[in-house]
Amino acid sequence: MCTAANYTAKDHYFGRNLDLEYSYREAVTVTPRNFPFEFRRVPSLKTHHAMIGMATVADGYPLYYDATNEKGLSMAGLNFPDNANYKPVSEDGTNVASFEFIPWVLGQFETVAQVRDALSDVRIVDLAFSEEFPPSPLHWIISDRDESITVESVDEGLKVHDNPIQVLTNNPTFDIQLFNINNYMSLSVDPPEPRFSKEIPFDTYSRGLGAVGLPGDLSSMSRFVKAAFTKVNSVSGESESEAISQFFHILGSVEQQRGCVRLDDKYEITIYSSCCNTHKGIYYYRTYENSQITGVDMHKEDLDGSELASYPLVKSQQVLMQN
Ligand SMILES: C[C@H](CCC(=O)NCCS(=O)(=O)O)[C@H]1CC[C@H]2[C@@H]3CC[C@@H]4C[C@H](O)CC[C@]4(C)[C@H]3C[C@H](O)[C@]12C
Repeated sequence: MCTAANYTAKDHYFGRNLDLEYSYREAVTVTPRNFPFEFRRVPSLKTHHAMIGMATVADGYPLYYDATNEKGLSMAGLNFPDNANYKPVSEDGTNVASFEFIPWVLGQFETVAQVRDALSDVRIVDLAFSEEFPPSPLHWIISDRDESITVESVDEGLKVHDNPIQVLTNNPTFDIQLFNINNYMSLSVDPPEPRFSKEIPFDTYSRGLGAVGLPGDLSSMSRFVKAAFTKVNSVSGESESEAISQFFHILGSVEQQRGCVRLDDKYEITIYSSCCNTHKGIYYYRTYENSQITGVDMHKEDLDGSELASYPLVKSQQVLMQN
C-alpha cells in the first residue's frame, strides 16, 4: 500500500509514502537530458527532460517508482492489485510498457493537459522489464502545480480520471475512492454544531470533535479519506522549511508503523516518504528509521550529461545529541 499527495505553498510539492515489507534497493536517481531512453515499442528518446525520483536501477535502466521532471511535472506508481490489466501489444496505438510509463511521460511533457491529450491512444502493455522484474500491478497519479489526474489500465481500457483531491492510495478503482468521499462531507476542522437532537445536552469536551468519524485505520480507502482531509485542510508558512515539514506531516497522517499490518511473518511499514519541490527539483526523503530529512538537488548534477546519478538512501537514524 502507498499514498501519494500534492501540496502547494509558495512552491508546489509532490511526494509519496512507499509502504511495503521489503526493499528493492531503491535510490534517489537523477536522469540527465542525454541519457538515452530506449523503449520496447515506442520510439526512443535520445534527449528529453531531466528527472529526479526514486528508482531501482537495473541493467543501467532507472525503474522509477515516483519522479519529477525539470518542468515540474510529477508522477508516481502505486500498487493496484487485481484491478490493473495491461494489454497485449497491438499494431496500432502507442504501446508503452508499465515500467516505461514514468520516463515516457516525464521525458516529453510539461503539463497534465499535455499528458491528457497524449494518453488518448496510449495502451499500457504487459511487457516485462526482465525475469527478475515482471510487470507490477500499478495505477498512477500525474500532477503539475495546478491539477492531477489518475491513470488506470483496467479491463475496459485506459481510464484517465481528473483527481481534484490530488491524493492517491491503492484499491479500489479511483471512481469508487472519489465516491466514498461523499460519506465524509460533514467532517470539519471546526467544532461541531449539535444537530443530532435538541433533547441531548451535548458537550464539546474536546478539541477536534468536528472530524470524529475520520478513519484512522491503514486500509487503502481509509488512508485516502484521511490523507485527503489532512491535505485539503493543510496550512503552512511559505518557507521551504515550513512547507516541507507540513508535507511530511500530511504523509505522516497515513504512515504505517511496524506491527499494525501483518503479512505472514512480516509487517508492512512505510519504507520511505518523499517530498519533491517540483519547482526547484529538490527531492527530500525520510526512511522508516531515519527521521532526518535528506535531500538531493537535481540541479547540482550535470543535467546535460548522459549518465545516471544515484544516491543510495541514508537509512540509519541521525540523532543530534545536545549535550
Ligand atoms: C510494491 C510497490 C508498491 C507498494 C505497495 O503498494 N505495496 C503493497 C503490497 S500489497 O498490495 O499490500 O501486497 C511498487 C511501487 C512502484 C513499483 C516499482 C516500479 C518500477 C518497477 C516496475 C517493474 O515492472 C517491476 C519492478 C519495479 C521496481 C516496481 C516494483 C514494485 O512493484 C513497486 C516498488
